[in-house]
Amino acid sequence: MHKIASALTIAGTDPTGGAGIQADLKVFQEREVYGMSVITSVVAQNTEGVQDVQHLTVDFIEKQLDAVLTDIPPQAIKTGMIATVEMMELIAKKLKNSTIPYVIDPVMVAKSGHSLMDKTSREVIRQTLIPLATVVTPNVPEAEILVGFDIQTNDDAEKAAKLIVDELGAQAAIVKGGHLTGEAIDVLYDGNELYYFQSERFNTKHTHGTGCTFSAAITAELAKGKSVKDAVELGKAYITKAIEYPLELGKGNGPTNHWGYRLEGLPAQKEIVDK
Ligand SMILES: Nc1ncnc2c1ncn2[C@@H]1O[C@H](COP(=O)(O)OP(=O)(O)O)[C@@H](O)[C@H]1O
Ligand SMILES: Cc1ncc(COP(=O)(O)OP(=O)(O)O)c(N)n1
Repeated sequence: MHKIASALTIAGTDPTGGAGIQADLKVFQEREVYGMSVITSVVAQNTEGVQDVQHLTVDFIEKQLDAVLTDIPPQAIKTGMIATVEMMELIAKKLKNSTIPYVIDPVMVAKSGHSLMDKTSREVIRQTLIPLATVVTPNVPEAEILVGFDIQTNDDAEKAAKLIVDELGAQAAIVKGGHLTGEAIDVLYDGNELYYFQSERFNTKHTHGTGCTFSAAITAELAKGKSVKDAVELGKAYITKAIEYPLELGKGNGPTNHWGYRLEGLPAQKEIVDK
């Protein structure tokens, strides 16, 4: 029998496949975990932006969650677009006593500028979901909303990551540097140590879904039993290659390339090959 770890994404959709549930499932498949999904909102969007959003009812989201959790319990869970307070409260209720590693990508605004989380929910996520997180993966604008101060330097990112852990109660936080300038540096704090994950910044407009791809890759590695630090290291390698080798799809900001890493491998795979 073939044994495989499973991972669950709870998020919104992207019919062009670059972000949200569709991107997450592609990552899970690529990283060899069995992917499952619970849809929160159906989003009409493409590489040019978000055209419209329809939220599913909390009752129906609960039915989807129960269908998965009572049948195939995942080894890791991630949440992406959780737009309303009621959705957050439901997920908090379901995950409150869980020991399953839980990654929060606190999706608030798409790069096109369209809001994917209502204003009240931005406050409520701090109290309901963040304290349950194994790791939170905000970009700079999201981290600024969570911590309440501007982030312009790596020192600011360190302070933000520490505050999300020490004061908001997450086990770990990684503040992503995609929205800053210079090298693409992400700062992880795991409650004990600070770690920097650094790559060249590629001059490309094809960055739609980078946050979804990165957090899904971290989730996949946690599902396989990796530590947060190792999962982030592999996730960073995966997203870096996904940006470095763009697919050039769409009229706007195109999606990431889920086969990019196959061209050079990820760190752990390189080690295996070297041996
Ligand atoms: N142009 C780029 N070149 C290299 N890495 C990038 C680039 N843009 C974003 N990244 C990386 O992609 C990941 C996602 O970051 P970011 O784009 O900030 O997230 P989000 O999609 O949530 O805004 C991070 O690891 C970040 O450092
Ligand atoms: C359904 C859905 N979820 C999340 C996002 C935002 O994705 P992200 O990875 O932050 O990338 P951008 O879309 O902001 O480029 C989304 N667009 N849709």
